Amino acid sequence: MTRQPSRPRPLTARVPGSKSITTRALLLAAAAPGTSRLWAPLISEDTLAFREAVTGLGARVAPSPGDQYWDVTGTGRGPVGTARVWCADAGTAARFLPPYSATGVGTFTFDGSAQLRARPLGPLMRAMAGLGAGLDAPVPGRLPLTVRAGGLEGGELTVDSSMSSQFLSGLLMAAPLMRQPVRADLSDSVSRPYLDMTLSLMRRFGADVKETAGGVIEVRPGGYRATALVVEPDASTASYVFAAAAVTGHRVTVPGLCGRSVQGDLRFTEALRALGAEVEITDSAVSVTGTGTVRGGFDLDMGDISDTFMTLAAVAPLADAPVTIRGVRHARFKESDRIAAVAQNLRACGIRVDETQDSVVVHPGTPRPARIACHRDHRIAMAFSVLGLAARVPLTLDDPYCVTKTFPGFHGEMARLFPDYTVPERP
Ligand SMILES: O=C(O)C1=C[C@@H](OP(=O)(O)O)[C@@H](O)[C@H](O)C1
Ligand SMILES: C=C(OP(=O)(O)O)C(=O)O
Repeated sequence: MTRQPSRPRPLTARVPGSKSITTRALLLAAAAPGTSRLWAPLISEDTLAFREAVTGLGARVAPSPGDQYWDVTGTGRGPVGTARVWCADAGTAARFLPPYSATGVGTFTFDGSAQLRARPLGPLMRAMAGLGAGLDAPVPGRLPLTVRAGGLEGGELTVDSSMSSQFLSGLLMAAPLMRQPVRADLSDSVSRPYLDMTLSLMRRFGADVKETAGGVIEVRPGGYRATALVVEPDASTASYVFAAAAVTGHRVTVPGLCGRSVQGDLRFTEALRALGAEVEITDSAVSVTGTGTVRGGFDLDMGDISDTFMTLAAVAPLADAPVTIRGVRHARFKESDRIAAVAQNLRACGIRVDETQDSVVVHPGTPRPARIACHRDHRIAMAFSVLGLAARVPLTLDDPYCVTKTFPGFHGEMARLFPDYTVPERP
């Protein structure tokens, strides 16, 4: 299919900071003695909830005017006292903060929105109980969760990581505050690049992390050191503007992303290349240029980068042959059942989709106007916004501002880059 614009324009996108780096850095800074400076943190619902949460657990966060940086003063240990922690919709808060709190002394209760309450927490609770944490959850395996903290022992970590890597990330980040070394085999986890990001940031904050010959990770006690960190733009968020470039034929550059990124979702560029786009990755930026041809007929395992599978699925109807996306079963346990949500919305646009437990096949077609059910899932809203722009078809999002979870300025930025983009009305 040819969609080359009459005048391809070079565009520079302003993509906000990485959610995953911002939340990890907040936790690691809260656990380190002294003040860490986080440059260019993401300002969004998830990260503001996380910031509020670490404040409730004893850290001090001083934002600079305009939020160019946050100074986070940590305690150098687990939290002490009593706190009620509101995780809002943030999976990272619900999975990272309870293990950290268990390394302290006191009683800490975690709760979140109805959406977050519905998401799995059981494997994390079982692993924490195995390390000696006192836990109380009225609904087994779900929020709300009360942690009766008195420190964690450490030792061998066994965690079912088939639904989420976040359980292991939370436990690993708590490990330097445990009494004994922690050993963990990460090989069975989904979303493995997020564990590598966790280990990389732990090292950055001074943790003693070693990988043994068999690939087992060993984390020794010793805590963290305060540091300064520049938060990269969010690679998952960048997928929307890159996909828009690939299918509209423009060139979009995101400064600040680079080949050395700790974000696995930069591998979305593989999907863009498969679609026929040109991708250029330098030391200071990533650029994607649509070539006028949107190719299909490929099959991609997106298990490691599942936050970006909806971006590919949403633009896949514009390709010249079916696109198969595999390995994304764990995407059923996120803000929505994302496989079901993608299939439902593409079908509403008149597109044929075949769905299995862990895959979708999207067939070529011309989308028709439709109402998109966002399921309060920011990524469904953003992915289908790109389809509406690229196919020049009115797609009405039922909840356009659920994008504030990770990118409050999404619609404004899309309209700045692509003048044809229609900004949805505020409710
Ligand atoms: O550790 C993280 O920051 C994340 C891990 C991933 O979750 P899963 O491990 O549940 O796939 C990803 O979907 C989420 O947006 C952020
Ligand atoms: C899965 C996501 O978020 P969470 O951190 O709530 O798991 C996401 O941002 O796509």
